[in-house]
Amino acid sequence: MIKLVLLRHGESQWNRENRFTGWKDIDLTEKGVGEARSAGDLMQAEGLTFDVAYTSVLKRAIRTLWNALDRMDLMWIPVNRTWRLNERHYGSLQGLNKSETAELHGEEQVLVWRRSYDTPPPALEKDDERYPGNDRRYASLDASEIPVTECLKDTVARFLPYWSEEIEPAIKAGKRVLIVAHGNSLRALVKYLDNVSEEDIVGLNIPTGIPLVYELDDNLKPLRHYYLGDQEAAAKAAAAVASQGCK
Ligand SMILES: Cc1ccc(S(=O)(=O)Nc2cc3c(c(O)c2O)C(=O)c2ccccc2C3=O)cc1
Repeated sequence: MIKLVLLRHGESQWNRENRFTGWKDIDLTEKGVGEARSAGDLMQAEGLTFDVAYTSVLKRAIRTLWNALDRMDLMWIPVNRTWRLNERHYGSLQGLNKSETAELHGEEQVLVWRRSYDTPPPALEKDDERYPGNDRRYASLDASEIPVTECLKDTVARFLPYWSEEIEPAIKAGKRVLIVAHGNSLRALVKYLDNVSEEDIVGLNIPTGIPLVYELDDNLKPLRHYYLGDQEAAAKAAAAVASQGCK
């Protein structure tokens, strides 16, 4: 049996302000750093260890990984950073809070987006300072790969090639893998692993800072999955995230 561990980054400053973050490189709050350290302690207590880690190119996920690995004395293992594990891009909603979003687009439209798998928010103009095309960390991407907005379907589509070409082969080669990423990029993986429907995946919320362990067979088919630590806390955290949405 193979164990794959997923971890959603701890609270960020814009999570606390309830803003759409997307590809904006916002850092963790002190609380978020604490969540990352606690996650490391939980994985250590569970007797987990890793040969390689995967994360995004956004510091809230990278710093979560650093803190968790530090608590396990594993800061020395190889880390692969990829834009394909970035959070979903929220287009022109990036930076808006809940009231600004409703004011600009109306509650009806918010409800449509909230429930939709394939309806993207309004796109950024390429001269918008939020357009990622001018950021050095995306210099190796084709222009066509740089998002101006994403629906969840887009996020799934740009993550899965990395899973198939990089992560899956590492697991099949016997590497013990930790993935630290974002609400929607982890949704993309969970959707694939558990064959979750498009209707159901928009309602699935992964809590921050609580390790999610997948037990897989040799064909990487899930046998079961569970959160580490206090099950009640995990259920409460998942419900709390559900009310905030994945950002
Ligand atoms: C910043 C913010 C705006 C709206 C809310 S909400 O209370 O209305 N809940 C909410 C809202 C959304 C979403 C959500 O999950 C949610 O709980 C979305 O997933 C979403 C995806 C793409 C575009 C827009 C949305 C979206 O507005 C929470 C936080």
